[in-house]
Amino acid sequence: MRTDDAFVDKLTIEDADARTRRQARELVAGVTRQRRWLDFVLGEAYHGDYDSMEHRLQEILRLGLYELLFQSTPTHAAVDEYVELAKQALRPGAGNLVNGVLRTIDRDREHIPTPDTGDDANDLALRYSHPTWMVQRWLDRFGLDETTELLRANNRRPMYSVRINPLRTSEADVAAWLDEHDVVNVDSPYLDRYLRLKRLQALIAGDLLDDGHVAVQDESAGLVVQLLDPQPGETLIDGCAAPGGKAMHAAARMEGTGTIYAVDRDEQRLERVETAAEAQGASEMVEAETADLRAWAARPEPPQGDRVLLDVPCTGMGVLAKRAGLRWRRSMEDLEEMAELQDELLDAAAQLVRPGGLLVYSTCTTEPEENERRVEAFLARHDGFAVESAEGHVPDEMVSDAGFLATFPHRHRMDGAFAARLRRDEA
Ligand SMILES: C[S@@+](CC[C@H](N)C(=O)[O-])C[C@H]1O[C@@H](n2cnc3c(N)ncnc32)[C@H](O)[C@@H]1O
Repeated sequence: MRTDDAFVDKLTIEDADARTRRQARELVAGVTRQRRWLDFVLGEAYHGDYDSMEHRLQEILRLGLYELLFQSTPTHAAVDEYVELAKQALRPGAGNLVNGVLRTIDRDREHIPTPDTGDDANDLALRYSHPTWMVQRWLDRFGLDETTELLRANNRRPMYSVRINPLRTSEADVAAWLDEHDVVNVDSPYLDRYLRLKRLQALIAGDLLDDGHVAVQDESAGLVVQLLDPQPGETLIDGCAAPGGKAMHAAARMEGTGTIYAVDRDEQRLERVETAAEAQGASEMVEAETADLRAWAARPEPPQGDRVLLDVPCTGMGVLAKRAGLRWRRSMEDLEEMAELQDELLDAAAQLVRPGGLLVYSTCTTEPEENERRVEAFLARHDGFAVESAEGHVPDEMVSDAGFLATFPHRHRMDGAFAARLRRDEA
């Protein structure tokens, strides 16, 4: 059993019904997220050297323990299932070992040991299943209580939000459809025409997504577009556009009029922008261009946008709840590497803003090196731009002291994201 994001996304079980597939996906995502905590508990319960245990046996133990600790699976069902799996996939002795370890933990589940390594960051990282370096950064920045809340938020099963697309349907029609199909939902407290849902299955089965009536989009992404505030008839340049979530939202806010240049260097991902534009009734507005933005902006006389959106590649440290395996793939070095590309993309985007126009720089990370530091460095290189506050565009509680949009999973129950409004001088 592989527990990485690509596998979670692609998981399909032939002949399994949708419910079984969903449960399997949730199980794999949960085990991936909780891996470090599960390994700690298993390591404490196992009498041998857990770290040198064969990989497949570790995976079976993790799955069984996850079901015991995080799902309401009755003990006998969870244990029997994984004992059987170990016997069939490995050998009879492996089944006995799984039985012994899982039952030992279950018998004493009120007294599962607390990590006590003498290092606060490491203890928290073990308990809430994150890399220690990440936790250390957040401890230094937020303190113990807030860091604990953030870690918990990163481990929650993500909620979904969808944007109702006014180019295709109305809020009343979507509400009536959801009512008719018993889909539990609540309005977003932060954005118009946004709904929060626990599951998307009904919308997928009912073709609401494929037909472009609604689009899945985290509220933090919706707030970035609200901050961009594109107007009907304008020219918008989206410099890192694929797969097009924000561009499509912008198209809806532009009421289907104006031009959106959707640039991305990844041809396949850019095709998804075209498909989305077709489905969502925005294809007339969208000019999709496969290109590296740095080269695209360096051409003689590139287009000039009233607004330019630069939603850069980043470490994704604001979306750890949704991307279960990401925390294990990131390192401190990524922050530096990303910063270099982010600066180059910002310089390119600056070439594309008309005098008096607006550049919005956005990320889905909570980390200052990719956010505030990049804006500060940009302003030091470009004295023709100034920060315009996010106040009045997004809820006050999400506006940082420096006037940026900054959302956090534990504070706002949405992805962590950042965005800055940078106004180019008129002259
Ligand atoms: C965070 S994603 C953009 C998400 C998109 N704005 C949306 O809302 O759906 C970043 C995108 O930047 C693109 N990208 C990375 N380097 C680029 C470059 N040098 N020029 C253009 N696009 C680039 C990636 O292919 C990726 O699709």
